[in-house]
Amino acid sequence: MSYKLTLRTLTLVSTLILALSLIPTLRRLTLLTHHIAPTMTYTREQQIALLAVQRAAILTKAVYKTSAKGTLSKSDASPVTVGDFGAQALIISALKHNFPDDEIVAEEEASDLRSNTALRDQIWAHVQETRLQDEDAEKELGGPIPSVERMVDVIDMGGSKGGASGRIWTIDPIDGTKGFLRGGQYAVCLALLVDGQVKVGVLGCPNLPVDDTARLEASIGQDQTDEGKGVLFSAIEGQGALSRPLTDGPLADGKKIAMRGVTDIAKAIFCESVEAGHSSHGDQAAIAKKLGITNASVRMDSQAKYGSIARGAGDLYLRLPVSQTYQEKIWDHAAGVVIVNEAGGKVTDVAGKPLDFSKGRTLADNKGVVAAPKDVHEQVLAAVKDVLGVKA
Ligand SMILES: Nc1ncnc2c1ncn2[C@@H]1O[C@H](COP(=O)(O)OS(=O)(=O)O)[C@@H](OP(=O)(O)O)[C@H]1O
Ligand SMILES: [Mg+2]
Ligand SMILES: [Mg+2]
Ligand SMILES: [Mg+2]
Repeated sequence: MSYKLTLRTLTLVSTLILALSLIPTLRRLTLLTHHIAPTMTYTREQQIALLAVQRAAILTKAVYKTSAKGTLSKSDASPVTVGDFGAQALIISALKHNFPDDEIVAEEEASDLRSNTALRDQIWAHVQETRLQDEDAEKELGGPIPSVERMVDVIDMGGSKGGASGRIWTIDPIDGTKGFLRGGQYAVCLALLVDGQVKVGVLGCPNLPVDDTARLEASIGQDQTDEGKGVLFSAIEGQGALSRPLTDGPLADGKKIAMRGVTDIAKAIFCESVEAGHSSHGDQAAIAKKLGITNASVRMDSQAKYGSIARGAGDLYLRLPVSQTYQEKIWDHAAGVVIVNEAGGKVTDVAGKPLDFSKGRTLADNKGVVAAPKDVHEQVLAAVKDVLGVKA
């Protein structure tokens, strides 16, 4: 009896000692898994985002070819079209199918469509018609939206207030709507933020050359043929930036892109908005002059500017504030910033702060944008501060 008791006590004590000795190993293991978590690959998110942007871009091209683009003027006097609403519906539907718990910050909302049923039906006709040729890919996106009512509800699912925590997608269904209407540059934009950091970005640019080596050309409108045009840019944080042709068929493999090495800043090509109301052409010209740049600026609409400098077709993108009160929207920059960063660039505001996507639907803590290859960013920023008189 006492022998048995002693044996049991001994077993208990040795188990306890063993358990205690394992604690440091377990702690190390927990720390290790903690370290592994942030290096998530986001490959699936990128794949869905590429397909969703591809499908939405197909819709926008079809809308461009119709004479009735259903343009409305929003409360800030900016335009929105059948293309913007339709692209937003298709992208949100794909995201909800694949990532139902994620939040969405999208540019458009559907209140006008609840009263304007003619416009609603025009959008519905395009949304119903738009399918990826690749049936498996179409299935991956959840297939068609089942009814017009559901389409209107889906458009309204992009009202998240954004912020610093969790997974938040941000959508600009057509960035550069004015460019789109003119037959100039526009971009279908989608990015994933995790805890306020951009992890994945995709830009679909139907009117940019497929050829990554084509020199940047001003493209404010007209003369459009689809020949040789259409590019999809993408990036995952820490994994580089890619481009591939934007077609109606299966996705091609992505090719790595990189910014051009600028050895002489005076030879840099810089691009800016078409609309003088969106960024100050005067200040931008003064900065270019300070840097000794004699090439004329290349004016183009939308985040096609970020994609173009990321693949070295241009070098600098300056967006200098015209108003003290305007706050840049996160959907106008998120995808472009991760693509430029991953291609070897650096993007800050005019004070040199990184763009902070954790502040809600707008970049409330930033003013303007200075995007340049890493090596020359400091030099460009110094000229920006000089011209604007921003304190270092
Ligand atoms: N006042 C002001 N200041 C700065 N930015 C503004 C302003 N007003 C609008 N917007 C946003 O500009 C987006 C268009 O992008 P760009 O300026 O690059 O293109 S453009 O050349 O001016 O068309 C445009 O995006 P879309 O509405 O998606 O086209 C707007 O979100
Ligand atoms: Mg708009
Ligand atoms: Mg926009
Ligand atoms: Mg837009």
